[in-house]
Amino acid sequence: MVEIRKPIKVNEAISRVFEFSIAGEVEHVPIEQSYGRFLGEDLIADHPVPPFDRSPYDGFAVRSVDTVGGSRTNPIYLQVVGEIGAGSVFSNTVQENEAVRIMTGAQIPEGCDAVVMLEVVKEVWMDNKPHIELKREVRENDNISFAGEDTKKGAILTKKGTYINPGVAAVLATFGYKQVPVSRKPKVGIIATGSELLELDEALQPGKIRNSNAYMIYSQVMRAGGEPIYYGQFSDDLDTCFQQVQEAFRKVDILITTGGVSVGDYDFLPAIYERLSANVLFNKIAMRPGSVTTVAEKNGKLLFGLSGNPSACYVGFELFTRPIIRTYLHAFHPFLKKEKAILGSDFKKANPFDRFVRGHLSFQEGKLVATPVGLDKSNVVSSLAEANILILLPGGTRGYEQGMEVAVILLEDQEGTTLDNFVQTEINSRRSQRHG
Ligand SMILES: Nc1nc2c(c(=O)[nH]1)N[C@H]1C(S)=C(S)[C@@H](COP(=O)(O)OP(=O)(O)OC[C@H]3O[C@@H](n4cnc5c(N)ncnc54)[C@H](O)[C@@H]3O)O[C@H]1N2
Ligand code: MOO
Ligand SMILES: [Mg+2]
Repeated sequence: MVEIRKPIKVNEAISRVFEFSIAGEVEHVPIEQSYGRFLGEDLIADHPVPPFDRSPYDGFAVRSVDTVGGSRTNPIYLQVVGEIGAGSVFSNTVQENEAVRIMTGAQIPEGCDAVVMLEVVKEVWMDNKPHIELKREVRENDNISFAGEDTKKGAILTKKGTYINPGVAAVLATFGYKQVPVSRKPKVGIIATGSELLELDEALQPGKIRNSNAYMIYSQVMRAGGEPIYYGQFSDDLDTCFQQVQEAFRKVDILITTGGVSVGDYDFLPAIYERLSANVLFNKIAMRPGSVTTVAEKNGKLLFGLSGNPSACYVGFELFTRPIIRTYLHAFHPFLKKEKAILGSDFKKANPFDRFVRGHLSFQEGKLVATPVGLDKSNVVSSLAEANILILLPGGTRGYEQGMEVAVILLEDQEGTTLDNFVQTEINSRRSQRHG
């Protein structure tokens, strides 16, 4: 008799998996390789930025007191006693009625308290010495970029767990991080199972298909921030698959298998979990696609048994595996961000299970519009290429109509959200359906 599996709610499944989330260690990488990584420590300013008062313009550094009374009819003359470009420092103290020619970025000379731009002075020679003629008063602190105006010493610049984008790289460089502390990427093993699977460079044969899931998951692991390790594809043979899974599981932080997880004659993952003495957290979820998604745990390490059906595999990864990878990376928002959008076309098929429909999000007249893409079947692969969202259609007895408000999960977003927010949005969306 075939095993009758009892489906659990999506949120319950997420919570069960999340109980086994762990955060990884920190390592150092050269700053050039830090893009897309997650910061491993809080970044605290050990000096102010800028580190000294400096000129924001090409001009002359002056003492404002010397300019008092300056006007069109009463020009002020200051002797130019030096010249500094960015990177140079004027070594003397500027005295009464003196000025220093200064370029953008150069440190304000001692004694000066303002800068006048090149364009507003006239350079003249008096007594065989260079002078400037100034026909206005200058106020104290005019045109000075002050030490610490960008960042105060001791300020927290960026928190541990921040995604390193080009702006974060600029801040890291400002504070001298040639080597950057980052969260170590979890090693995520990938195993594809199925006697029907061809290698990518093999010609099609009767009854066989190419293995797309392994490469899809490989990219998903990278997008999530993990380090994918592909162990290959294996025919549906219990002993071979068991050996491969057992061996790979020892070497990785997280293991993903695809296929062989349902109730078929050649679906060997359930037997493999048993042989491994792994604790199966669930093997049926009230969702479509991906209802067969199974997650098991052994000594706190997670094994994701994703479906063989491409779209089911994809959704299972994004809902369950991604947050585990992001948590490992210390990301404070490990879940994909959810937003509200307007459904762009009817989706009439009712289903008791929650649906995660591949969709495309676009802006239309200032509104977010979520439109289902391609054929909505779990064995479909082509719609995945177009999808940048999953449209969450809570299970029920009715279909959905164009114009209804729906929750969407943003697949390419980096900001993410927390477990609480992720789960909450779904509940809200359920309510609006019931009353709507
Ligand atoms: N009697 C039942 N049959 C099925 C049930 C069920 O509840 N009772 N569930 C169905 C659902 S839902 C899904 S989803 C699939 C899940 O199947 P498995 O996870 O066991 O995966 P396989 O049987 O190995 O393969 C399913 C399908 O996917 C293709 N596949 C597999 N691996 C790959 C790959 N690496 N790249 C591309 N495509 C792949 C495979 O050829 C099959 O067509 O079970 C239903 N059946
Ligand atoms: O696990 Mo299946 O994807 O619901 O068709
Ligand atoms: Mg199967």
